[in-house]
Amino acid sequence: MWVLDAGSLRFLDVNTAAVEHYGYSRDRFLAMTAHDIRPEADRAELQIVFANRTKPYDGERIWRHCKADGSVIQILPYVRPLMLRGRPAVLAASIDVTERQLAEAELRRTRSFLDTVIENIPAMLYVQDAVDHRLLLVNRACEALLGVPRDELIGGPSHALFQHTTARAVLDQDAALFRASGRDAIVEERQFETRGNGTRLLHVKKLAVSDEEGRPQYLLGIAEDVTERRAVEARIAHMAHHDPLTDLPNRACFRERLSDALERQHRHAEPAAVLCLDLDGFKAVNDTLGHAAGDALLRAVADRLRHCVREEDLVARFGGDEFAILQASAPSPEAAGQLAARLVECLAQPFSIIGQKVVIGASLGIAMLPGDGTTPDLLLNNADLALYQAKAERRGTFRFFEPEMNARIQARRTLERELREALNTGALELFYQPLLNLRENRINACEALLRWRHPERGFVSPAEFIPIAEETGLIAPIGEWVLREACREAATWPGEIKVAVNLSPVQFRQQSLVPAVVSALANAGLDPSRLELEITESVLLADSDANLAVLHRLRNLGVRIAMDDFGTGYSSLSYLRTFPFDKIKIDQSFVRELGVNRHCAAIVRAVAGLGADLGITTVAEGVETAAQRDHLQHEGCDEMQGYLFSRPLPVADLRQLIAATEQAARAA
Ligand SMILES: Nc1nc2c(ncn2[C@@H]2O[C@@H]3COP(=O)(O)O[C@H]4[C@@H](O)[C@H](n5cnc6c(=O)[nH]c(N)nc65)O[C@@H]4COP(=O)(O)O[C@H]3[C@H]2O)c(=O)[nH]1
Repeated sequence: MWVLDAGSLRFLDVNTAAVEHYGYSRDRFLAMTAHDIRPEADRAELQIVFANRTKPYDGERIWRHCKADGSVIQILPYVRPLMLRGRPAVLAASIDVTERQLAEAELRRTRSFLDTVIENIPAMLYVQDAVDHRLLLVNRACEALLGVPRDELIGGPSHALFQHTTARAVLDQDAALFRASGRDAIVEERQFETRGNGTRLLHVKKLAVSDEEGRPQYLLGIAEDVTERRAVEARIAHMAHHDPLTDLPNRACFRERLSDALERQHRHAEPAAVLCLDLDGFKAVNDTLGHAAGDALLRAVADRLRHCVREEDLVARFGGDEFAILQASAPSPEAAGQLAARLVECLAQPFSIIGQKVVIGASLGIAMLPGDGTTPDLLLNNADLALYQAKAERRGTFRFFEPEMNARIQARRTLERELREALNTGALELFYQPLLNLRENRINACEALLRWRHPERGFVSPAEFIPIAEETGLIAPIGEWVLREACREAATWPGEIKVAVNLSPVQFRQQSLVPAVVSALANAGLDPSRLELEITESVLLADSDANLAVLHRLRNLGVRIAMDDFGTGYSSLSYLRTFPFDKIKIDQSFVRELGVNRHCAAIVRAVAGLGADLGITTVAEGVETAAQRDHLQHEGCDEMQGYLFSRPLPVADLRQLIAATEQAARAA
């Protein structure tokens, strides 16, 4: 406390408390004015305040004072005018409020920090009164999401934001929260009609806040807009269970539904069927028309399948051209068979794909619940085995699973795997069987015959493994290998000896056949006229127009085309009109019966005559006896092939035989 001269503001007197608090000695005080204890910047203002002040001045504002040690304190002054020794003076009492000011500033900072946090929290945060449900606080996210300004929200009951029935439910829920106060928070997801953002899905967490006596005070809510997140999650879940190309359920989804069906079957004895379906001829569409067409075809197949089944059934795509159907209610195998027949029929109808007419087919395997398996995997496996069987027998058909299929098909699958390995490990070999010119006793050609040296079973007959290679598509790489190898070997033989190579009808479906022949000849440096390609009439039976075109392209290369197994088919003769064959190979079944069955002798005579008239070389296959040879020679057959002259031989033995035969022919 001090007394100042009202004019000069000089200290006229100070009390001990002021001396102690400020650190100036009494004398120092009395040598100073009120300006001197203020920071420079505040002095002008002091002048103005005092110049105008006549009334008492009670703590209207806070001033800064400097202590003797240089520190600045904040004070609240109480000022009274008085007369001292006849001069106007002021009595001033100052209260140091520095600490309080600091505390308040801290409080303000904390509050502003919290406000900033609440405002910027990326979730809706609101507080409502526990009793009348009026909103007391909402943050910016609330305003933005609800599309309602804060002024409209504050003071209004929170449930008014919901539609009537929802509002009732929300009120009941809040009441329940307060009854259970302090123990549980409510967490829920609720759809909310907003004014500005349409329907949103909110994830809400509500907490009850009570006073010290446990009386409900506030309800604190934090809500998050999970609309997009849930939509993305739903999309991901859909993708995890569906095939992206056809949008059909995928294998994982099918297995789950099959599991449910097994469960239902177990509880209520509801029979069902699993049908595995493979498309026939899909690969050819992909190879010839391209992948876009393949994709379009798969989508069209999916649509047809959807239309063929009932609503409670499930159609799935497992990948590639593999589909599966869960027939939810198949009261008997007949019902499953009827569905399978319907599916085969439906997929056999032509498709129109990128402006082209496309014909494919389908094969199916069926497993019944629960007889054919009590787990999804077993059922699928068994339906697959039945499918495998259906495809092996005849495409465009269906088969029911039978327990014996297991062993049979497993053995076949093992063979398939081993054949694949054989191709890669060099376990395939070519033997050659000579075709002897009956007039000159010289070797005209040698037929390349595949041999598989199996590590456990010894030689496996081509009659056993060629059909497997054809079914699995392995015939393509095997066939190309045979062509390369045979041409390479033939190039080492004396110039006039030809090599004959068997072609499977399946190779004709591959675009690569003609280029493979061209490259085999080029690599070996073999003249095309030294290569004979043997085909059976099945090549002309299936897809004859396309295959005929390939045959013509091959013949135009200069390669010779021979018809194998002549006489065993339905219309061998008519094929001679269809294509200008260079050679006819009379099937060994006719040769075997020469001298026994006069019909066979007549047929051999007719074919030999026909060949001579048409300028086509004739060969008799399977000649085992001298009598057969003589007979054939007599009938005018050009060549013979058979054990009588030579069995199929490994390369080295064949080379020796060629050398010996050439020598003998020259000597004769
Ligand atoms: N009983 C008897 N049989 C004789 C006689 N002379 C030859 N054979 C056999 O008759 C078959 C003639 O071949 P194919 O009719 O073209 O019939 C061939 C051919 O269709 C197929 N094949 C063999 N190699 C290939 C190949 O590289 N590619 C294709 N696509 N098929 C092949 O496998 C079939 C069977 O071949 P292989 O078991 O080598 O059987 C050969 C041969 O060993 C004989 O005097 N008596």
